[in-house]
Amino acid sequence: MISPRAVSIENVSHRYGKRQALDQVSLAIDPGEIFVFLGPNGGGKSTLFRLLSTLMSLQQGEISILGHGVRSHKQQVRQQLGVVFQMPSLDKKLTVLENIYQQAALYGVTGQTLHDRTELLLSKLELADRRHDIVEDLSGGLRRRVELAKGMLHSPKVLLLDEPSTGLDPAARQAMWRYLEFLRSDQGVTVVLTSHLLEEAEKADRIAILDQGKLVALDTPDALKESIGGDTITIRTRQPQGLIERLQTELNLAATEVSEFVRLETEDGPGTIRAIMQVASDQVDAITLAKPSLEDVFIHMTGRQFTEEVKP
Ligand SMILES: Nc1ncnc2c1ncn2[C@@H]1O[C@H](COP(=O)(O)OP(=O)(O)OP(=O)(O)O)[C@@H](O)[C@H]1O
Repeated sequence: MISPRAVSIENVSHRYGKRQALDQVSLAIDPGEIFVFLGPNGGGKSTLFRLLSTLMSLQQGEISILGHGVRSHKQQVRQQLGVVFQMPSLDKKLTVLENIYQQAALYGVTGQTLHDRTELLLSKLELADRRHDIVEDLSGGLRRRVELAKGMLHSPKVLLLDEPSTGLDPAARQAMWRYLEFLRSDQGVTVVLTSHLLEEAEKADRIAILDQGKLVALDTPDALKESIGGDTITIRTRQPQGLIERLQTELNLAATEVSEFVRLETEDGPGTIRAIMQVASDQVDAITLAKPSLEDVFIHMTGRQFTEEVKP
């Protein structure tokens, strides 16, 4: 028997009134992958997250988690899923352990199983000596770890995390990623997270880029960067459109304006820079050469910078 995909999303669309938040999104995630939904604000990540976590009903399309459809088998789906929402779900007046026990009661985890899982989670998340601390006395990073412990308590096969790095300092972020990698390698957990941080997406096995509700790219970070190939040249100039026309007519180079910079992709970065400087040095204030980044992938796919506001 072929084992089911961890997550399967088929032709999912979602509207809030007239606003199309997701538009015909289809993709599948394999068991044991660390998968990031990357996108700028408003891209549709949270909407997809709410649909995956069964918090919101599907309007159009199908989603299944380990072979269970979210429409028809909501309970089975919820048993397979651990969910860590952006909004804190902890009771701040209770201790770490009391918060974990609340979750245990919700999922019916008791006795020796509860004891063993709690100890493993506290130790792996480096919370063992914090178990009796009141949550409101903990730092943001420690609280997020308690959220993770709650989400993993019923040993879900798929862990969903909505923007888990928000508000964490770099050390706390690294600790969280160590734990996610442990979950994947030690327990085969599929980890699916949303992020608007390009550097975070670099750590994923695969990335889906969502922009204005559409899936614009889907692959490993390296393959995405290689797909646009060669080098990226960025030019600071006072006359972007004038320079773009000149590069086209004199060098047959196709450049675009992105956030007041002129940008182009080329196979031969140093050679292209020499050619540009020979014909248009008077219009160039600064010129830089770089290997493509995920930001370049986004620009390549959408014509906009990752951080640029989308006009409604
Ligand atoms: N409850 C809602 N009612 C109306 N429009 C909504 C609602 N939630 C989201 N939207 C709109 O749907 C689109 C997708 O939003 P969504 O929150 O899914 O994006 P996102 O990628 O998660 O962005 P962010 O990082 O800002 O949360 C946006 O245009 C947003 O304004």
